[in-house]
Amino acid sequence: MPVSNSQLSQMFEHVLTLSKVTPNESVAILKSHYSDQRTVAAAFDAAQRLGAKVYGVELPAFNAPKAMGNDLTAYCGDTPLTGNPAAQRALEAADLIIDTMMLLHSPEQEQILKTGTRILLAVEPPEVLARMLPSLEDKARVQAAEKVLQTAKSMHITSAAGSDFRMDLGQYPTVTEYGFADEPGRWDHWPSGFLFSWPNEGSANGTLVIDKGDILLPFKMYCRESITLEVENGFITGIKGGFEAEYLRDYMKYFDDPEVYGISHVGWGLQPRAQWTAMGLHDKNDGMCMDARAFDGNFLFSTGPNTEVGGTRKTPCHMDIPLRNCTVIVDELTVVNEGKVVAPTDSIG
Ligand SMILES: O=c1ccc(O)c[nH]1
Ligand SMILES: [Fe+2]
Repeated sequence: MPVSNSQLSQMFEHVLTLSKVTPNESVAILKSHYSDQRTVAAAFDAAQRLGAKVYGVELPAFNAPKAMGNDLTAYCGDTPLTGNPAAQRALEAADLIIDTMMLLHSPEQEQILKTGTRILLAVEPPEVLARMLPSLEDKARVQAAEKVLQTAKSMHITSAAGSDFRMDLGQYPTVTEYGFADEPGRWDHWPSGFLFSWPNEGSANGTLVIDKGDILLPFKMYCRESITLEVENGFITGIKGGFEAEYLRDYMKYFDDPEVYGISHVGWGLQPRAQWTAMGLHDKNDGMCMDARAFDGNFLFSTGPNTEVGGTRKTPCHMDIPLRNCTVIVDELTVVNEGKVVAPTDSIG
């Protein structure tokens, strides 16, 4: 359903208030020609209403020769900010950056966060922003789960479809996403509501079955047949199945980079207002489909880059693959049982 400009601006005021924007702070609106101009206008309006010093940083779009499609997560690493130190300094001067252009999975984002500047990504369509308007309850649920994941030493995923996938944890931090950037140096994404970490290098092993109905991003594809992934020492070594398996193999091979097969962030969804079905109601270019990454009880794994947490894999190909009906066991605790969040109690939506 369409969202009015006035509602969009009010929602930004709510999210910037949760992000602790105060009158003596500066807010930079990062944009490019492909930003949703209504989102840009609402962000400017709301930040001014909160009394902040607001400014815009506009960057010309960057098109990588090998990039395919318009999904902003399809090609990671190089962005319109890459190689533009003056623009980066202008952004580091802000207390909060509202990113309507997508810096995620870039080294520059990490450099900016290290200066204490916080970043809020907002690139989804207004209707999706409205349905998953963040709340302090979202933060509480995600932080309850964070307490479990941040000290975990292992994760084990099983499913009736045949997944049996294990990894060691602890080498990398836990990243939470609850929809607002309220701490210095924090990155967050409105909309969201999930958490993840990365397997210790070389420790992810086993089988992951992408079952019928599971989702392949950025393809925005619901699988009609299952795909079986064999994972050895942190890398996918086999992709078996029917048409979707062939499509996935062909797409990843196109990048001609062995690092695309590395396992990237792994975690689970905690957003009850995100829906598995939502992707089917949107065009592929509407946004990046955060419903798929955040729906309650998914097991979300991904492939490719790990620069976000200081890793060395800056490969551009990033697949986000949320699975339904999995059981996720962190150390000895079952946090998701056959697709249903069961622990910790205060993470249940
Ligand atoms: O919010 C996001 C979006 C994409 C991604 O890869 C991670 N988190
Ligand atoms: Fe991802």
